[in-house]
Amino acid sequence: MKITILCVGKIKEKYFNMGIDEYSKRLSRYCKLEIIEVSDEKTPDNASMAEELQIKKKEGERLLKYIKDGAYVITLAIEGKEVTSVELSEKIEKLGISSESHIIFIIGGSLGLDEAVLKSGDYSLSFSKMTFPHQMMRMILLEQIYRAYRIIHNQPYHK
Ligand SMILES: C[S@@+](CC[C@H](N)C(=O)[O-])C[C@H]1O[C@@H](n2cnc3c(N)ncnc32)[C@H](O)[C@@H]1O
Repeated sequence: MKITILCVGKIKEKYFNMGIDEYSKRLSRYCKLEIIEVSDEKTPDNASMAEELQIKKKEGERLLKYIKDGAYVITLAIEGKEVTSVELSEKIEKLGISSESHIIFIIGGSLGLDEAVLKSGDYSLSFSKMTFPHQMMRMILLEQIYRAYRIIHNQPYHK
C-alpha cells in the first residue's frame, strides 16, 4: 500500500523532525510512504476573515494538484469523525484489501483546510475536538498509522 501525507508548510522544529523521521523509518517496512509539502502563505497577525479565506484557498489549490485519481483521500479536521486506533487500523486494512491501495492523508496549515479540499476528501478524520499545531499533527498521524500497522500485523505495541 502507498500512503501519502500531503501537508502545508515545512517542519521548523528539530524535535518534530526527529519524531517524523523515526516513525517514517518504522513505517517503511509496512507501506510505501511519501510526504509532500506544499508551500504555506504568510498570515499577517491582523488578517481579516476575507484574507484568511484567500490564504486557505491558495494553499488548497496547491494541495488539490496532488490528489491522484483512484486514491482514497482522508482529510484531517477537528470537526471530522473521531475513531479509536483499532478502528483506524481496520479502515487502513480494509482499504488495503480493496482496490484502494493508495491513501492520501491531508493536513492543513495554521488556518486549516479550504472548503474545496475538505469536499474533495472521501473521509474526514478528527483526532479530538482540540486544536493541534500542524507540525505536531504530522508526527501524531505518523505514529497512529504506525500503530495501525502493528495492530493489523498482530505485533506488540498497541495496549
Ligand atoms: C493549527 S490546525 C488549524 C486550525 C484551524 N482553526 C482549523 O480549525 O482547522 C492545522 C491543521 O492540523 C490538523 N489538525 C489540528 N488539530 C486537529 C484535530 N484535533 N483533528 C484532526 N486534525 C487536526 C488539521 O488538518 C488542521 O488543518
